[in-house]
Amino acid sequence: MRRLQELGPRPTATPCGCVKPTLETGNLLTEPIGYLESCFTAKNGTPRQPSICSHSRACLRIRKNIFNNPAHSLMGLEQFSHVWILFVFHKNGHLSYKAKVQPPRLNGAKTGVFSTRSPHRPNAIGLTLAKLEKVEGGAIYLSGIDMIHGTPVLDIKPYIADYDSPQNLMEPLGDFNLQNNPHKPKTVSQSDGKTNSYDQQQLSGCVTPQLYQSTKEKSKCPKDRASEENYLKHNDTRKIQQPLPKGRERATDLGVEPRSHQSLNVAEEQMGPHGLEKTPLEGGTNKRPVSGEGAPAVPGNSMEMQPLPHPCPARTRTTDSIVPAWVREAPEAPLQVRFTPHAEMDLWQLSSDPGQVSFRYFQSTEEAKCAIEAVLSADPRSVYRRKLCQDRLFYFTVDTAHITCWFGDGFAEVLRIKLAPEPVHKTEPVDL
Ligand SMILES: C[S@@+](CC[C@H](N)C(=O)[O-])C[C@H]1O[C@@H](n2cnc3c(N)ncnc32)[C@H](O)[C@@H]1O
Repeated sequence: MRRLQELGPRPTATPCGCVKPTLETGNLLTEPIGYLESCFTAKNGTPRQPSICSHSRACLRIRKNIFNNPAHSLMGLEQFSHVWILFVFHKNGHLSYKAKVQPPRLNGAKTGVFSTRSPHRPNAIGLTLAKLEKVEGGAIYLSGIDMIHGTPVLDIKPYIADYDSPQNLMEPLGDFNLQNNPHKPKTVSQSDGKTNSYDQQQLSGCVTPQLYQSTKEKSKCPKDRASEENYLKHNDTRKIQQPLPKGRERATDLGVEPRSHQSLNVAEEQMGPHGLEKTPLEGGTNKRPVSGEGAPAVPGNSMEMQPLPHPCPARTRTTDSIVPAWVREAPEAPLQVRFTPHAEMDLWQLSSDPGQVSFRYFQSTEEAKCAIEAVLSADPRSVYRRKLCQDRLFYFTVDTAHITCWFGDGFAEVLRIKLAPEPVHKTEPVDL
């Protein structure tokens, strides 16, 4: 077999010896779609993952030299609760990278760079799942971010749990044949006998038919589910209350015809091959048999039809994602965070003193306090600092607040909060 690098055109070299970017070879010339305005000014104190601080906020304006009318490119995005942000680790300081790195959770031990989220990788590209707060014209407002101010953003993609979370993928158990291929379930509509449920769903924008929904997340469409992944704390009813597009209202609309006597109850869809109730372990509750599989037929309908092959594998299970223990378990328990009375006073003064610059990203003093707590509770120090400079003061800036704190055994204490020397301005990004 030819190796992949032997296929296709080779990168073309310019007279200076540089490799010309060409799509085919993957030498992509990137052009940031915008530069992030973030509540974090520096790497120090910026959460290591977006899930650490749900109050962290940012704004991204699509640059006019990418799209004449940036708002057009964001059309429809407001229907999603979360988005993937692809960005450049522009403050890595250098372009070098190593095959093995020391992620903070490994406490100094090494692992392969591709098993980590290290910013130092062959292509310094970051990937963050952020909550989409709102879309306004050509700008999106995000929360739960881990990128610093000025981060060049390469792309935005909607988060779709059905595609992006293994918990929403179903695997066949036992025998599996082509007819039952869950990736292309062919069902015959009772109305026209031709409907391909998968294609219809592609068109309707709601791909996973109820037949394949996980037991955990039964009747919701992707956008409603996303918030349950990492952001259980958020309660964004705004989006859930939106009327569902026609195509996602009922399985019948998607071409997934319920067989006679079969409601769209997911419990029924997950029945065993004989339409029998699943064992409690399998999670089924409904006892009604399924037509064509031992159930009474509806007159003038299924009696005249050939029994259809069950469009999905008889028994399915959800795919759980697996992560190593070092990712799941932090080396230390979350730190307790406390504020000295002086620091408490500083914080209130920062936001309430007349004439003072208030927060630019946080919506209240409480939110600012929560964000500071979240950042510190996850221990933002590097392994080196944690081990060798335990007594040193730690500084970081979030929004307009410059925080001074120290760490003790199992806790972090905020000592002082003052106005950041260079407050983060929410400015129009300058197109370069
Ligand atoms: C561990 S990375 C993870 C980023 C992303 N969630 C990912 O998995 O690709 C997050 C850290 O990158 C650093 N960082 C954030 N934005 C950056 C930027 N623009 N350039 C360099 N480092 C950055 C911060 O120190 C932050 O704590």
